Amino acid sequence: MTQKTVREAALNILVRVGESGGYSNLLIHQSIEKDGLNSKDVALLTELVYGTLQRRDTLNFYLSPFVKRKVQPWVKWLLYMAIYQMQYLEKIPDHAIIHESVEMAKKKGHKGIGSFVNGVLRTVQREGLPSLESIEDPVERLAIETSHPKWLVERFVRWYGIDQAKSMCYRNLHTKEVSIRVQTLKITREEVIETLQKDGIEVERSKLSPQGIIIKKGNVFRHPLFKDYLTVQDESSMLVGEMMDVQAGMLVLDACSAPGGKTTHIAEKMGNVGEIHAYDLHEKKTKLVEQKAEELGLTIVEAKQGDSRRLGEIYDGETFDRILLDAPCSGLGVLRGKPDIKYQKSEQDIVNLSKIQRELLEAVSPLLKSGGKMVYSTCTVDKEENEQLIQTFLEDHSEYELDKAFQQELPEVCQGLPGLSDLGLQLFPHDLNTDGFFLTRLVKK
Ligand SMILES: C[S@@+](CC[C@H](N)C(=O)[O-])C[C@H]1O[C@@H](n2cnc3c(N)ncnc32)[C@H](O)[C@@H]1O
Repeated sequence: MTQKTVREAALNILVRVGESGGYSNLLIHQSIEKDGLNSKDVALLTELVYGTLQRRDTLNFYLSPFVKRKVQPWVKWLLYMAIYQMQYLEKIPDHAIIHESVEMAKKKGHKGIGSFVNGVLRTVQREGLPSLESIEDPVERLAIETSHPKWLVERFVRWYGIDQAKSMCYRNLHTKEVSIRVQTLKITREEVIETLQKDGIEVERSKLSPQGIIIKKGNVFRHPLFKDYLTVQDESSMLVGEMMDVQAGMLVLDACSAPGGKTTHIAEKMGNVGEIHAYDLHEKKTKLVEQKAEELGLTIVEAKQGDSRRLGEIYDGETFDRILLDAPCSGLGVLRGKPDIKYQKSEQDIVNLSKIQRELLEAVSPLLKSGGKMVYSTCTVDKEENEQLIQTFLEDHSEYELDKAFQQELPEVCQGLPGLSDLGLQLFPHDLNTDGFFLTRLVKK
């Protein structure tokens, strides 16, 4: 594929995500499959889509003084993509960006739109972009310069103060490294590291999980070890498996399990001995859990479709030694990989989700055996879905308390982090370069 058609593919994805709520990661994946892109094209497509989406509001701020009339959505995204390249990608000269944008405008629209795009971009080139310093309100400036909705930045500032909010918003603009978990019942982490390094992939050992590896350079997805030995998983999610405190032979409930990243980790930690009842609301998704367990050779996972808010109808009281509630959440900790989330979520979504999270907690908590442990986790950084939820749950449930061993058992790199409190660990993306993630462990008296 030539660079020009990569740009056309990028523009199509941007319009679909930006205007009809499509998911960037899925659309990029589809485009890679359909158009058979080589690795250079994939890198450019990913850069253009993620870069432009991540900076949407900043690009809009930059562009506004130059576009006085209403334009069609695709023209707007074409201009965003052009400004993104001019401002943030040093390797591509401005004249080439302008030329290609004009050609695309002519092809997708007509000559007149081509002239319009040419006019706007040449004026930008001549006059320069407006300064973000002109925005006086610091919260509004942070929102625009890091392209987060203002309500979200206000929330971050309210929860964590302006400095943490700033660090988080800036970190959200940058991609993160891929990390993988090794199925250590089949192969050791050291063996995997040796093989990957021999094949030219640069790696680092995770400090959050003895099964984790961070890929510093190279493509692990096409490596022969990938399918049967490795699972792509953020290190923060690996920490959940580590903190489940499971042993072989236990009966474990994973209440929200798909696509099965944590279920399979827990099965590995149990030495594939015992039983894991892995539920998910969606039948299609439970198939993913089954498939992942099968690929990794883990036979103790029983994937089941069901609404975990109704598990009381299936199980008779205190049944499980361990429960994981990796709850559906707003996903505000994974904005680096899924920038669409920051534009699509609203404050009301957080309220609705915290209600569901509470219902799930209420439903599964009676199913834990006395002395058993329950881990609650989310990939978000909102207190309403995390600390506040746990606090009110504990106030209403005197049979539960925080597991005092939780803090001591956390890996050394987590000790002293700003998000570590009596209610659990809130990891920020800028702490250890993981997803923003919350986890805590409760024990039933
Ligand atoms: C954060 S994801 C789980 C990720 C999974 N634990 C992993 O590590 O791969 C939350 C999951 O909860 C499921 N879910 C949402 N509401 C549910 C409910 N009421 N009962 C069961 N599963 C639910 C969603 O379909 C989604 O797959």
